[in-house]
Amino acid sequence: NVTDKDILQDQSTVEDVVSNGLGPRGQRYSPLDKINTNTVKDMRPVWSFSFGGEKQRGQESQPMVKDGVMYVTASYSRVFAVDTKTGDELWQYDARLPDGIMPCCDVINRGVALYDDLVIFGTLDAKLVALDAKTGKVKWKKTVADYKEGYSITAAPMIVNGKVITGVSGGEFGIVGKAEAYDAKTGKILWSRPTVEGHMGYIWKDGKKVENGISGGKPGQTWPGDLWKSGGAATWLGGTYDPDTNSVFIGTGNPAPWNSHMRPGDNLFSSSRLAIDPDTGKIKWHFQTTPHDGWDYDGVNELISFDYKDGGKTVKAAATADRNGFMYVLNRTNGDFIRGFPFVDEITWAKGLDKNGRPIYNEEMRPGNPSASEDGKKGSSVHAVPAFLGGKNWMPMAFSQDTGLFYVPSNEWGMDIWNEPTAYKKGAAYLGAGFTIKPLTDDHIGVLRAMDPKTGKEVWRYQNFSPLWGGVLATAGNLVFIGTPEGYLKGFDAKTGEVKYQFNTGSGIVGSPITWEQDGEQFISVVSGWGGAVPLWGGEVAKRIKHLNQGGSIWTFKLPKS
Ligand SMILES: O=C(O)c1cc(C(=O)O)c2c(n1)C(=O)C(=O)c1cc(C(=O)O)[nH]c1-2
Ligand SMILES: [Ca+2]
Repeated sequence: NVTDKDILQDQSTVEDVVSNGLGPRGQRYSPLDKINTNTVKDMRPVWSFSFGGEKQRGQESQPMVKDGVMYVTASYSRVFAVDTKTGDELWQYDARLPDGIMPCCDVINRGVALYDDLVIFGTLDAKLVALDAKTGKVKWKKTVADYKEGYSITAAPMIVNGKVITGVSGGEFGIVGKAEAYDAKTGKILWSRPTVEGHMGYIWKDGKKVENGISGGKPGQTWPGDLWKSGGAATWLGGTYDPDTNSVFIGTGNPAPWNSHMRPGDNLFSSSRLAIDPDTGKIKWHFQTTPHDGWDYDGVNELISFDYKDGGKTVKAAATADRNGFMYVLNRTNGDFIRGFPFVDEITWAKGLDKNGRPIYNEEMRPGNPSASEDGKKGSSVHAVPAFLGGKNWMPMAFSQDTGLFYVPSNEWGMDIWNEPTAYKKGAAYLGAGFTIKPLTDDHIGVLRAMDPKTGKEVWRYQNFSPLWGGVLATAGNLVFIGTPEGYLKGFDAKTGEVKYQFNTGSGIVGSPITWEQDGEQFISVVSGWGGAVPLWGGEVAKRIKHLNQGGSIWTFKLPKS
């Protein structure tokens, strides 16, 4: 059974992985070092497990491991329990999804949460489902939001002090983003916090729903007219938790619609990081990376807590690498901007950041207003960099406690983007924009970067032909692992970037690797199965990599017994 303490200590208790991010802060760093720069060359796969069937779509899951069982999600809201030693299936759960689900970006899922004897995950029809960890039978099920309005859940839920906290997807359909907390054991709702200014939050006291303050104070401050009522800001990547400040950090996606001329103002709390009190759902502070977003630069990217020394003083910081191409280091106690810097080679939509971390816009890079065009149907097109799929998208970076560096999976691409008129209609796409993503070079799009959060300097890079779309793992073995769409699990020297290992898993990797120890041996697992947003939305990039094959399997590796 998984306890709150297990989750809080997940990073140091190497025999299991019971949180998404290998620890609540999401550092994706393991103190294990048996697999290291000297030994990794001998690492071998020990088993592979197929998710089977016709459902081979994008596999973005991070597996969890507890007491010799691996819990992993697969496309179409499926969960598998697998024996960590043999790869034998123990049980499988298939959510019966209705025909009308509307995920924007493939039928993916990013993983489960574990609590007590439960395996909890979110579905593409926007439900939370808790399964019995032993049998896979449903223990409780809750509807978080109405999928017919365009809501879905793709993120892994998180557990904080017995509560399961989830976000929602649907920013491309004009939903209203929110974070919600449920009692992990019973599924009873505890609080609901909308992430668009003007919407009421709620808390449930003794089963009674009580108003808990309007997000942002009141409607209409940073949105014109009624646009806040369908304002997007989906919390589609879930969050991280920092026990030091008792804050849940959740990012929010694009404001809806994409056509920014329809919504003059900053459009809070879209494209922001929010620090939320896990006990009440109150927003303690917010930091908006792209105010008045006009490029779909969703700011959902994970905010990772870390400490560093500045002239003998410990700084309680947190870092995030945004879809908009800038990386930010914030003071995690209050959200103050410490520093920011580009982590991609080219950014055209902004000239830089001001002293508060607000972008200095290149106004000619904002796609034009269709109302100002001759026929009112299409605004002027611009070539903006990064593309809307981001300098970095959902795929989580890692922080090494040994090197003090962040390992950022990033992509170099641009887009032609223009605006079109649109109006909100329940359950229909609400973009008001057209776009084509284009590569910037012939030989690479993906770049894994080692970034120094104190200086903003890139320490090393690895360039990949295809866009990188999977998460990163850093270990005390001086190794950094990432999977590629070409199918490789690759291991790098954390200090130099030298490739130390590679193995082709047979389909593109868009999942996040984990490591754990069992009977004194170190294991590494990663899910393989190409998909996600790139083949669907990638324009000319999608064409360039259309030869990549789909799949759906887990691969597990270890060193030979000497
Ligand atoms: O605004 C949203 O609600 C929303 C949700 C999701 C999602 O749930 O995966 C993505 C996006 N936006 C998005 O903009 C995006 O680029 C994206 C990529 C992916 C993916 O898993 O490959 N999901 C999403
Ligand atoms: Ca989005």
